[in-house]
Amino acid sequence: MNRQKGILIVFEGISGCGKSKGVEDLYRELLSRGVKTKVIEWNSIYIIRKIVKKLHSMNLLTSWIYSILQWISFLLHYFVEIKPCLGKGYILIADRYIYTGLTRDIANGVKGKTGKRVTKFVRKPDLILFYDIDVKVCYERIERRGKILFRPNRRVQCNKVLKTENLNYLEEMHKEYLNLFKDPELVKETNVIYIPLESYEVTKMIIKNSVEGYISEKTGEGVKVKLD
Ligand SMILES: Cc1cn([C@H]2C[C@H](O)[C@@H](COP(=O)(O)OP(=O)(O)O)O2)c(=O)[nH]c1=O
Repeated sequence: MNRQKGILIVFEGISGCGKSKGVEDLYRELLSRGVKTKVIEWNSIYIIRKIVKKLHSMNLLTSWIYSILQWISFLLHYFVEIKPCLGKGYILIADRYIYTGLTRDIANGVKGKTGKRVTKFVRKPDLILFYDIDVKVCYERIERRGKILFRPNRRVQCNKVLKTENLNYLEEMHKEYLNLFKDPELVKETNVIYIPLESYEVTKMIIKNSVEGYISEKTGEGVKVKLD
């Protein structure tokens, strides 16, 4: 068990797997129970997002530049918000964390060590809720939602190619997540909960039971988490 202050609960998984919904439900529930809680999002530093957008529009955003920028953005966020909040005893719910950067780097063909170095010294999550869901289901949801998958350094000519490329990209990310969470070194101070493709009710049940169990184990106080 992680004995450090605060509790860091991380939601991970490819786009369209349902993280945002899980994050929102858990946040609302903890808040309504008077728990000091906050949601944090990956890549939330505005200025870095602007730089990425600008470079992308100028066709200058290589996978390597994107990788460096995403880790700078993460570190800024880490020191400005994540670390201080945990120090104050908050329960932080993270919509993506370092594992997103690590899997993205691999899927984008970046072999640098930046991600690994960052991983070594930042706070490990108490719990990782990983959505282990069929990639095609996620892809269909993304299409329905109408949100384009963002990828650096990619020029795709027609829809058919785009679809196959995006599906392959998501497959690659999902595969890398599975590899990461099998690495004993990486997950030795944390608990990985796999969320399978089930009904929404079952997903909520898994989140509720794992979060409730962990909080009471760590704090010695029962926090009843009701997600409905
Ligand atoms: C959880 C869930 C989401 N969705 C839809 C809602 C969203 O438009 C889309 C993606 O969900 P979302 O929670 O936004 O996923 P993520 O944050 O991982 O990208 O899928 C379903 O159709 N069924 C589900 O069971």
